[in-house]
Amino acid sequence: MTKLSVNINKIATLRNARGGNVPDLILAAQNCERFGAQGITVHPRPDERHIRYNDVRELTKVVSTEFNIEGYPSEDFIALVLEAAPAQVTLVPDPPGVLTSNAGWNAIENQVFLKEVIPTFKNAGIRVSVFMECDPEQIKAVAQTGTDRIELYTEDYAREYPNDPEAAVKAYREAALLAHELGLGINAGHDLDLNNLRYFTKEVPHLAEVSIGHALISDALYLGLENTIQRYLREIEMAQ
Ligand SMILES: CC(=O)[C@@H](O)[C@H](O)COP(=O)(O)O
Ligand SMILES: NCC(=O)COP(=O)(O)O
Repeated sequence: MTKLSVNINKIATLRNARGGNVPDLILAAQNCERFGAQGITVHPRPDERHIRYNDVRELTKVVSTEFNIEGYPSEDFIALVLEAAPAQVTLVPDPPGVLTSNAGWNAIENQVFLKEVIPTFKNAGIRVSVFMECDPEQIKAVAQTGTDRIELYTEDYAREYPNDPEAAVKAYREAALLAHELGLGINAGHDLDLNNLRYFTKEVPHLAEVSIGHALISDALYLGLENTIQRYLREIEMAQ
C-alpha cells in the first residue's frame, strides 16, 4: 500500500508569519501522525522561509513514523541531515532562490556529484531518494548513482490531469516500470491533491510513498486536518 507522507512546510509558513510559535509545528506533526499520516516530510530551504534548521532538530526527536527531509545537498544541508538521522533524505536540485521545486535532477550531468554525495547518507543508515522527472535516460543514469529510490516529480501530471488523465499519467507509469526493473524504489510528489491522487496511485505501479503538502494543508483550512488526512488516505486506499 502506498504510504502518505504529509509535508508540513506550509504549517511553518503560517507560524513564521507572526514570529511566534502558533501554530506549533511539533504538535502539528504529532497530530498528523495521530490522524493517520504514515510519514512527515519537511523541506528546509537555505532561506528558512518555512521549515527552519532547528525545526528539523526538534522534529526528529518526536516523529514516530517515517521522517523524510528534502533539500539540495549543500554542506549545511548534509550536516543537518546527518545530525537528524531521518528515515529518508530526498535530494532535490533546487537553487536557493527558487519559489518551489520546479525540476528533477539531470542525473546524467550530475552523476559524479550524486555518486559522491549519496554514500554519505547511506553509510549513516539513511535511505536516499532522488527527485526525478520521467525521462527514461535520466532514470537509467540515476540508477547508477547508488540511490535507493527516486521521487517522481508530479507537477506535469497535476497540470495535465484535468485535461487528459491517461495522457498525464502515461510517462509516470512507464518511468515507474523502468525504475522498478532497475531495482529502484519509487516515491512521488508535488502538486498532488484530492482530485488527482486516486488516479495516480491506481495507475502508477510499485509506488511506495507519496509526499503531499501544499494542497493537503490548504484543504485542511476548510475540512480540518484530521478529516483531510483521512480523506487523502481513503483516496489511496480506494486506488489499491
Ligand atoms: C520537492 C517538492 O516537490 C516539495 O518539497 C516542494 O519543494 C515543496 O516545497 P515548498 O513547500 O517550499 O513549495
Ligand atoms: N515531495 C513533494 C512534497 O513533499 C510536497 O509537495 P507539495 O504537495 O507541497 O507540492
